[in-house]
Amino acid sequence: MNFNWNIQKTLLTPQRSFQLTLEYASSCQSVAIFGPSGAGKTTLIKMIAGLVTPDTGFINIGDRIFFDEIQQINLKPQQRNLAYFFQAYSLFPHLTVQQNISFSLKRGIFNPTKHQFSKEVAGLLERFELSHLAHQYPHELSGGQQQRVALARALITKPKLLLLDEPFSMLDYQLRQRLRMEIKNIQQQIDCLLLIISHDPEDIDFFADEVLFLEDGQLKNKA
Ligand SMILES: Nc1ncnc2c1ncn2[C@@H]1O[C@H](COP(=O)(O)OP(=O)(O)OP(=O)(O)O)[C@@H](O)[C@H]1O
Repeated sequence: MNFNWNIQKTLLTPQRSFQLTLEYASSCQSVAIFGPSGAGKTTLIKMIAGLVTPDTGFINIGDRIFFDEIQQINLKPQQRNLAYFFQAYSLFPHLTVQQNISFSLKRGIFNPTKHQFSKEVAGLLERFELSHLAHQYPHELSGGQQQRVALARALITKPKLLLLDEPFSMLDYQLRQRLRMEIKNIQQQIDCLLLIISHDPEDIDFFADEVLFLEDGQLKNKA
């Protein structure tokens, strides 16, 4: 199974509690999740990313156990070999576009220098139509350009799982279409699984082998 989880989580605030009960197993490569606002989509993706810990259950992705309450396994986000691209992405303001994308390659050692160019970074800059902006800083970019830099940064590490939460929300129609194609090509090249949350039916049609509908913390149906 590529995707296999059975998890429960209760989110508590002083005013109310929200309960998620989620079960899914599939051998497909790409899954899309859609559902109304507040249904629990982002919480599910955060549990897969390791940013929120389920109360009970297990999460297996590919051939790896990410979380298992009984076996007391809970891999740290950085051990999960995934890239998580979400709505409130943030670029490093003091690094150029090229340095932002290279950053994860050099994690923990030094920031890449301004003129250090790897072949992979150059390739991603080109694919995401950012080559001409390589030496600009985030505050010099439009929202859509920043979004593309964040996507390139997510893919540079060749993750085994790509989590996309409304990835194209700031892009115009033409650019959305081109970037979908680029992401799909990269996905095939690096052979990674993909899970996407989107309200855009075109994203779902384009990417998903299977579609999950999430409502009020429950996976309601499967198409
Ligand atoms: N840290 C938290 N503590 C308590 N409740 C939370 C917490 N995070 C989210 N919730 C609640 O859990 C529910 C699910 O939130 P979540 O962000 O997963 O929904 P969503 O489906 O991603 O929504 P949207 O499409 O609007 O982004 C919401 O009712 C939200 O208020």
